[in-house]
Amino acid sequence: QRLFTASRWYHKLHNPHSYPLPPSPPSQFFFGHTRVIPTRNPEKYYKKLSKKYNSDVLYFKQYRTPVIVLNSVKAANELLSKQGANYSSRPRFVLFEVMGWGLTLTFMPWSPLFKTHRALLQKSFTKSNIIQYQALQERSARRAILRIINSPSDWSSHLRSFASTIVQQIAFGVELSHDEDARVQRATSLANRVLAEGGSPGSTLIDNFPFLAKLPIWLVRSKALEHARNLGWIIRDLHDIPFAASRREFEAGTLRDDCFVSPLLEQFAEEKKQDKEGELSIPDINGAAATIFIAGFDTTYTTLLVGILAFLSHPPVFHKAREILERVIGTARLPSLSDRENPELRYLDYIVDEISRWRPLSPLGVPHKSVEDDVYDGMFIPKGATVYFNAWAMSRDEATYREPERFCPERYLEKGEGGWGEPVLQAPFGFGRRVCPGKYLAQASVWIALVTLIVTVDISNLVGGDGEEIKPEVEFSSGLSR
Ligand code: HEM
Repeated sequence: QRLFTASRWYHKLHNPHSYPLPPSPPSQFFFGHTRVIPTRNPEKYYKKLSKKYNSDVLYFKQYRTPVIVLNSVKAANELLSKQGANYSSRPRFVLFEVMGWGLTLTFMPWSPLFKTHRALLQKSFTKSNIIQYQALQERSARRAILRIINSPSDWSSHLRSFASTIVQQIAFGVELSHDEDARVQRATSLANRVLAEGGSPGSTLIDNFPFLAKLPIWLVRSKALEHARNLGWIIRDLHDIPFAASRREFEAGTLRDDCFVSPLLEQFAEEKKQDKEGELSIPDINGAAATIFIAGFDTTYTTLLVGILAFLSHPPVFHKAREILERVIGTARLPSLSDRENPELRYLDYIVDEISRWRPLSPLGVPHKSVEDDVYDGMFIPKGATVYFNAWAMSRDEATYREPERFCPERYLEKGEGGWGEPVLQAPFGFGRRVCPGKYLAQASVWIALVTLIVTVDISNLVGGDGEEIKPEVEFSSGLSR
């Protein structure tokens, strides 16, 4: 308690106008709030506390690091979007470094290298640039659904391979050999364990005391570190196997020139020929392509799983979607991504939006970091704070979303059209200069996969021997993504 008080005094000295810190619960000596914040579903705890203190901004201390949690869209927009220059860095993610992530945009602090990687990814996935991938998305969706029809019990692995094929092709542009493909498939099937079971990113003991990452497990006794060391091979395989194949095909002159790495390898080779040091090294190109692959496949796949769960728990939504599709498109052909432009099919887009609101994949997002001291709404936000946005609290804001637990795509329809006129929630894709660059691609993939499923297969719970439906038991993990 005394140390915590001392830290408040420290902030007071650095806080010329003596603004108070945002409200926070009592903390402990040395640990700060580390042992106060639950490791499972901290987003729910933050939401409750936000209500208790009647403040959408909360303050915590994780060991020595100040932590700010933004619980409303308004606060996240005011800070992360409008003050983007101050809130676009990232804390250090030591555990992810242990796993061997390469030069990955998602975890890069604000720097010239970040700007280069961000510009590269942002321009690759604009609304207009992703049109070129529509044929790949449609083909992959139809192939996945055919596989589901042929082996329905493996439906989830077919959806996973749908999601991974798209981003693997876009990033690396290669068909892998049988052996390489088997290794990548194995890594993708286990990747969720790495992404979902690591706890809130940047918040573990190891993230707060990086030197511990170098010590033996028997000394540190950290499950998170053990997990990062044991499962790091998954991340490394996802980086290295497809990139090695791209380079091999590039050397042989057979690499497709419409994939992400092709122009970059071309530029690198050109600069090397001229003995020039270019902007991007080989590890940069490898890291950027792997970022697309890894950030893209698990998120898209998990969104599809949540969509299936929503259909199982809200069957009228599934039936309404099929009825609309049959009325608007008919049954003589399969839907295509150009149908998305038809305003009569807006309900299908709202299903995709509602999936992200109903179960935000990263309930606390990927944390940002403040670069300078700031003041918001009369509260002091210290420099160097880890800033989480609580997408889960935003999705459950009852002033904005009526019956938030209900999966209800109609909520976004205008009131005049029989809807509730509620706004689509942007938070599941983040804020400001770190907002997800893959959002449009992901939504298009989810749309085509679900719409193709809706018109071709029935989705319902298994029926037990007693004639009753067996409801699936669903549990979400607490990590970078679910
Ligand atoms: C439904 C699927 C997806 C969801 C819910 C999602 C969500 C997110 C979130 C919450 C962030 C952090 C934003 C922030 O810090 O403010 C993020 C960042 C990112 N996403 Fe996505 N994402 C999805 C799909 C994709 C896809 C398909 C790609 C690749 C094409 C992608 C690439 C990235 C990258 C590279 C970043 C890091 C951006 C940065 O740090 O500057 N994401 N995503």
